[in-house]
Amino acid sequence: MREAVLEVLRSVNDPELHRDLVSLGMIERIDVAGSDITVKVNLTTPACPLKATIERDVREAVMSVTGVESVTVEFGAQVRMPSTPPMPGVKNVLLIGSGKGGVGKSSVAVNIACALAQSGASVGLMDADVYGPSVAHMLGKSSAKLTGNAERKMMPLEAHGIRFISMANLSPAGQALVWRGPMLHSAIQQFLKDAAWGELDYLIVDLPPGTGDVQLSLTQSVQVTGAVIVTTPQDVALIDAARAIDMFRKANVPILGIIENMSYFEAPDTGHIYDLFGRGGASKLGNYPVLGEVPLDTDVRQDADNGTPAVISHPQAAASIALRQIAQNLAGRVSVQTLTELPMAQLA
Ligand SMILES: Nc1ncnc2c1ncn2[C@@H]1O[C@H](COP(=O)(O)OP(=O)(O)OP(=O)(O)O)[C@@H](O)[C@H]1O
Repeated sequence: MREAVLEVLRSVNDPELHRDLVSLGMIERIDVAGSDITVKVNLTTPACPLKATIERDVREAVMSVTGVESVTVEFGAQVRMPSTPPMPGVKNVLLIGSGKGGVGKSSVAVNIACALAQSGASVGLMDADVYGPSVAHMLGKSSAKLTGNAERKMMPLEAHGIRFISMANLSPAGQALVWRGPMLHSAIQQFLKDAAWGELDYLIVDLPPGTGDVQLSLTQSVQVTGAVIVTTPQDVALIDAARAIDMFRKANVPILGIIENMSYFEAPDTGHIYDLFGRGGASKLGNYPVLGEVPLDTDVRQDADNGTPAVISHPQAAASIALRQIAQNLAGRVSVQTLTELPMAQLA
């Protein structure tokens, strides 16, 4: 019976990876108790956007085996490593960039990091927006100070289930940083390599807006899995977003997708939807997946100011639902990116 079940599972494809679950090494266990079958599927991310589809397909396939009367599908998850791990213990480095400032890049980065952690992934967030570091404030830790461990490595701070490092926790509040390229480069190196990040499925990097020294430094110092571009739908933001995409393309960094923030506004009193900046603009940026659209929502702003991201304080707000879906779509894209570059043998 076990062999027959394994055989039918060879015909069930991961809908995003377009390969069967057996050759992808995703079938961890098959238990047979008479006519009752339990299949444990090891997903490529705990934030898998297609879990329900996989469960349905596995159930249908196994039920087609003669003699099977019931199927239980269990899930585990293990984020896979790209062929060249970016840093010891860190499986994926994901850059969050934007062309224009103020489009909500940091808000999106913080919420995505928390949403991935809520799904069970281990997540780090590095605030590389050295000129306007807002991550610590958005996580309610602006007055915390970074310390070193016994090996003289910087210890990331912790909040809402994620580890993070921000320049704001090094420099006194309200003071401007006046740094030249080489100093920025060495700060970025320290944040990346002299910090005790530990084991991470995803290290998310909140970049400064634009196409400057920090972006260059990062793409040259570490093997990144890919970049995400945050933009609003209006033309002035899209023009700058296109420049950011071009920069990543030239640096051979794959674009994992585009996030359209402040996409629309739903009036709380009437439910009327206003496309303030021209919803849908992100799709004009070319043939890149749009990971999702986040509405303008006062919860996103207030929760950021209060230090508890919206996906945690207002999980049912429309923006939070969109941000959670975006985090899942991103995790799915990361799995596709890492698995398509791996030969089959490494997948088992
Ligand atoms: N979807 C949203 N709804 C309401 N307010 C938002 C939304 N996204 C971001 N904001 C607010 O917009 C402002 C700018 O956001 P944020 O700091 O995240 O942008 P940014 O792109 O990281 O800016 P910069 O790159 O200049 O640092 C903040 O006050 C934030 O709370």
